[in-house]
Amino acid sequence: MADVRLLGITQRYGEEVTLRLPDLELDWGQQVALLGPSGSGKTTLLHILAGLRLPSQGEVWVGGQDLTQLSEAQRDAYRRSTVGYLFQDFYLAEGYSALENVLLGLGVAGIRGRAAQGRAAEVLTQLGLGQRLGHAPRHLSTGERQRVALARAVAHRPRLLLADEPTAHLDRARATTALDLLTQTAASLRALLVVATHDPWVMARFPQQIELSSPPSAPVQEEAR
Ligand SMILES: Nc1ncnc2c1ncn2[C@@H]1O[C@H](COP(=O)(O)OP(=O)(O)OP(=O)(O)O)[C@@H](O)[C@H]1O
Repeated sequence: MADVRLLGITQRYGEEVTLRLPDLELDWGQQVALLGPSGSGKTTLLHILAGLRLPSQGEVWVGGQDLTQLSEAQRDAYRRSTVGYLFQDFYLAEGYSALENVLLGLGVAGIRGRAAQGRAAEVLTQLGLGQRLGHAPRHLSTGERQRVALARAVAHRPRLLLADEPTAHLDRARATTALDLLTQTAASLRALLVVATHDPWVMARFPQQIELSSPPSAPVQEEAR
């Protein structure tokens, strides 16, 4: 049986939006692009896989447990131990250095003290930021900030690595580097990597793709008289 399965998922947002997501079967170690136009539900699907959101209906099986049947505390524990999430806007803590940002992430996963210090410095160094450990995010380039966010997402060695539009803020050269880092890091962790994108160029780099259909049409606005 597949390591990760989505079955019969729908997500309602208020009265207006009902998303029906395709059934999926994925395994640890797979790398897939998640495609679809704006509003088709890519971020929603990533949030459901991450345990950040419960679907309105359906089952979300990850490694033998159905996330929809877990308590909130159990889902928190799942997220901390199993999930690495690379947000589109990075969400780095501004008052903290690159190293401290990664330490904060490790702390959430329950890894603290000397072990955490060593792990954080090691991952940042592997990602080419060995000379930037003490820098605050505002003193880093966009590509460097993204690498700090990636280090924070992977330092606790998650099995499930989710990235939302990871190249949105980068030019082609930096986007190439970012995707290389993401895919190599996922491979070294034997993690399932799911990358949401609407960029055909990113999509073309992944042999496996999941395509979401167009979003429900927007309600027709009545013309003002
Ligand atoms: N918190 C929310 N409240 C109401 N509607 C929401 C909410 N989050 C998402 N939606 C709606 O659900 C649909 C899917 O949104 P989602 O962000 O998952 O799509 P997406 O494919 O990631 O879009 P994009 O490529 O623009 O980021 C959209 O119609 C969106 O407006």
